[in-house]
Amino acid sequence: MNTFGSMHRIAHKETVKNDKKLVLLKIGGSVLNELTDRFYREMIEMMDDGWFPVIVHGGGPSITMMLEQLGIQSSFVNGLRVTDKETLQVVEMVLNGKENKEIVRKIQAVGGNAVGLSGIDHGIIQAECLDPSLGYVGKVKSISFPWLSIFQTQKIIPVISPLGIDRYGQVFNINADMVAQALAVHLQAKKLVMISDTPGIYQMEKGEKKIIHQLDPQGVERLIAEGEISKGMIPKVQAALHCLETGIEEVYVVDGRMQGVLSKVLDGDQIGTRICKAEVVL
Ligand SMILES: Nc1ncnc2c1ncn2[C@@H]1O[C@H](COP(=O)(O)OP(=O)(O)O)[C@@H](O)[C@H]1O
Ligand SMILES: CC(=O)N[C@@H](CCC(=O)OP(=O)(O)O)C(=O)O
Repeated sequence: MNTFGSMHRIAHKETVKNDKKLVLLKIGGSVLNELTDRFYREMIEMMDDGWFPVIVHGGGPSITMMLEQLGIQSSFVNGLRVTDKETLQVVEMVLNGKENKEIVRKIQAVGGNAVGLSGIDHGIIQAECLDPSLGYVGKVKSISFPWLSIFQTQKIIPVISPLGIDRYGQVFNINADMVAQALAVHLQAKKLVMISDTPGIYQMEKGEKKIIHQLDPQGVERLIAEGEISKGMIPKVQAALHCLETGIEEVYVVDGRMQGVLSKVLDGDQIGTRICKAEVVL
C-alpha cells in the first residue's frame, strides 16, 4: 500500500489518513462521453476535502461502434464480449487510445492533473483467461499498484483501462466493473461509485421504474432472483457484493449526468442507490 512507509514517520501517517478517504470511481462507457466539465471539476474539488479519486473506466458502446464500423461481428455471453484476436486489437485501441485519453483530456482541461494507464502498463492488472470459450476475456488474478502515495501527494488522478496481461505477455479484455471491484479492494477504498446512465437501481412497480435508494446484500440477491436486475447491472451488483464482503463500506450506483453527483455521494446525501451491509444502514 505505502511504498515509502518506513522512510518517514509523518509521510506514513499522512498516507494512512489519505488511504481512508480513497474513492474508486468506475466510469461506465454508457455515460463516459456525456460527463460535463462540472463533473470533472468536482473530482478535483474532492481532493481539497481530503478525498482521493482513482478512476477505472469502461467503453463498451464505443468498442461496439468501432467494431461495427470495421465490419467485425460482436457477440456477448452473460454480458461479456466474446473476444477473438481481431476484436482484442479494437478493444485495446478504443479503451487505451480513445476513452482513456478522453478522460485524461477532460481532467486536464478543467485544471486538474491525470495520468492515463492501461492495466497492461507495469502489469498493474495481472490477468488470466476467464473461460476459453470466450476467447481473450480475462479475470483479475492480482493487482500491482505501488505508486498510490506518489499520485496522492502530487494530486495526480490515475485513470486506468480494464485490460490485463499474463506472465507470457498475453493481453486480456476484462469487464470494467470487475476491474473496479478488484482495484477498490486492493487499494482498500472507502467507497466504490459506479457511474452509469441510470439514476440508480430500479424495480418495476405498476409499469414504472421505481428507484431503490438503499439496498443490502439480501435485497440485491432478491432483485437478481426476481429478474429486476439484469444485463449490465448484474456485474455491477456482483462487484458491489464482493466489495462489501471485503470491508468496503458502501457502493453507489449513480447517474453521472446528475448535477453535483460526486459531492452528494461524498456528503452522504441521498442520491442513486447506496448498497451497504444491513448493520451499517444509516
Ligand atoms: N434493475 C436495474 N436498475 C438499473 N439499471 C438496470 C437494471 N437492470 C438492468 N439495468 C441496465 O443496466 C444498465 C447499466 O449497465 P451498462 O449499460 O453496462 O452500463 P455502464 O456502461 O455504465 O457499465 C442500465 O442502463 C439499465 O439498462
Ligand atoms: C469482457 C468485456 O465485456 N469487456 C468489456 C470492457 C469494457 C467495459 O466493461 O465497458 P463498460 O463498463 O462500458 O461496460 C467490453 O469489451 O465491452
